[in-house]
Amino acid sequence: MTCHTADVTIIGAGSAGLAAERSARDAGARTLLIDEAFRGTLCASTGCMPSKLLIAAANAAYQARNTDVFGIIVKDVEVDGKAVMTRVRHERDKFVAAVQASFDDLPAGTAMKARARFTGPTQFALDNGDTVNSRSVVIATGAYAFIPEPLRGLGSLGLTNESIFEIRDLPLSLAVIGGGAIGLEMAQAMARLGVEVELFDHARTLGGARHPDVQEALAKIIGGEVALHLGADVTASKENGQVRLSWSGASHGERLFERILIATGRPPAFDGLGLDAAGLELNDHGVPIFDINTMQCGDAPVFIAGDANAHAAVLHEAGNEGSVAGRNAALYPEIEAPTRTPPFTLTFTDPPLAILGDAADKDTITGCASYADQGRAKIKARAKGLVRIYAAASDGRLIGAELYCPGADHMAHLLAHAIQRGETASELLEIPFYHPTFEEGLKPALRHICASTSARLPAGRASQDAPGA
Ligand SMILES: Cc1cc2nc3c(=O)[nH]c(=O)nc-3n(C[C@H](O)[C@H](O)[C@H](O)COP(=O)(O)OP(=O)(O)OC[C@H]3O[C@@H](n4cnc5c(N)ncnc54)[C@H](O)[C@@H]3O)c2cc1C
Ligand SMILES: NC(=O)c1ccc[n+]([C@@H]2O[C@H](COP(=O)([O-])OP(=O)(O)OC[C@H]3O[C@@H](n4cnc5c(N)ncnc54)[C@H](O)[C@@H]3O)[C@@H](O)[C@H]2O)c1
Repeated sequence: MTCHTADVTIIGAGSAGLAAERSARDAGARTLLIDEAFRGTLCASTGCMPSKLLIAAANAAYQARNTDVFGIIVKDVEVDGKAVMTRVRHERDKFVAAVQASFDDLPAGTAMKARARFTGPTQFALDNGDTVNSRSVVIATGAYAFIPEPLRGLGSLGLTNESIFEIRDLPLSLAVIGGGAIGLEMAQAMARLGVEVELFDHARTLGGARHPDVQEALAKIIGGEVALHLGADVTASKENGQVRLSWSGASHGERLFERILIATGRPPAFDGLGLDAAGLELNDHGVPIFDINTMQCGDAPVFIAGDANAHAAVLHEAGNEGSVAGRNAALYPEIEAPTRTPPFTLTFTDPPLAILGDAADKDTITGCASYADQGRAKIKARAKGLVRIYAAASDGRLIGAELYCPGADHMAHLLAHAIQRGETASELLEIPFYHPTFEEGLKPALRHICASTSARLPAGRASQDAPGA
């Protein structure tokens, strides 16, 4: 048994933990990075990258099947499920290998493969029998795929994000449980790959969209490709190598599916971490109460970053939070509170769904624009969806937006920058808008905000759109 010491100990070598280790080291700390597997981050192995690889294949199939509108006839589009999944894994493994190669760049003695359990505020027992005594700690243990009780016991027929990318071939039918980010992305992708997909959610809303008009568009567009059952409570059992799914609530029924994907949320992974021994104050969900700017848990020398804190389970937040947590753990007790970037989530459906900044309330003006008649969207035969942009009623300052339209993944960045810089609708209208682009479709919404607030239309900019904008 060895007793290790460090200035900053980081538990979890995912995107948050790696960023924390790096920033603590840059701040002069002697670091120890402990992970039970060093799998190469959730993002690369079972998260962002394999899911986007599957979506890329699905969209290729979809586009190949939908060329007739352009006068291009593509006959007999065939999906080779085994080849699709082989490419997903092959490319995914390269992303994982790149992350794993970065572990070699860590200073000698920094990385330790073990499962850690708190034995005191900054002390740990490792499952290899060693112990760790540290000056401060970063918890970056990520999250795990939660399986509700009525969906347990399905063995390999019950998939989660941890197993779906390992299947050798596409199933004939798939029930997707949960209409959040994972459920929406995977349901649409699998449907486009020719799998018969039905999506179930016990809520009546999809994808965390805030406004009923966005919800309605989501249900209509996703529902055009995938059978939707909202407000449905589900139970499942094994039957002759398949899954029998029964549902009740807003609708009821039952059917056999070849596989089921359980995407009902990913709570923080604290199992076996011994949080009790850390002496931290926990919220009702058992998550340490922490400051979202400093990442500090109470006034303890303990910081928490990434999916483990259940605040904003997306990659750029994991990296940013890890960076802040690592630096503050190194500087403790002289900690810093950098300003966070505006909330920003993107769901990679087609069209993509972007939700950013704050929601509308009684003190906001909303500018809306439809993409059903937008020039560039019509050119590309993708004319559907909408944008809603929110601004402070007092001065037209942009505070948030919901976009569910072609190009939303790119345009949301434009809006995020404007919100972050505290710009008004008028200031955003001052930038050049090239014609014909998806970006032009934002202009009616921004002009509406100008007309309804003290934000004036910018001088020297055309107030009418080009034909077909
Ligand atoms: C299917 C899917 C698709 C996604 N797509 C996107 C996307 O397109 N864009 C986006 O921004 N985000 C996406 N996300 C979210 C994003 O991947 C996560 O927010 C991010 O990867 C979380 O990083 P993390 O460091 O918090 O966790 P992880 O990368 O999971 O790291 C946690 C680490 O802690 C280790 N660990 C846990 N407990 C212990 C212990 N007791 N002792 C030692 N080690 C321990 C684990 O082994 C693991 O390596 C997706 C997520 C999923 C599931
Ligand atoms: N593009 C992206 O950035 C991206 C993609 C995938 C995942 N993620 C991240 O991964 C995290 C996990 O994703 P997720 O989709 O699992 O979670 P989620 O919290 O986004 O959605 C879970 C959904 O499951 C439903 N649900 C919960 N229990 C249920 C039950 N018993 N029966 C039926 N429905 C039930 C909920 O109502 C909800 O709609 C998200 O927080 C997200 O940030 C991000």
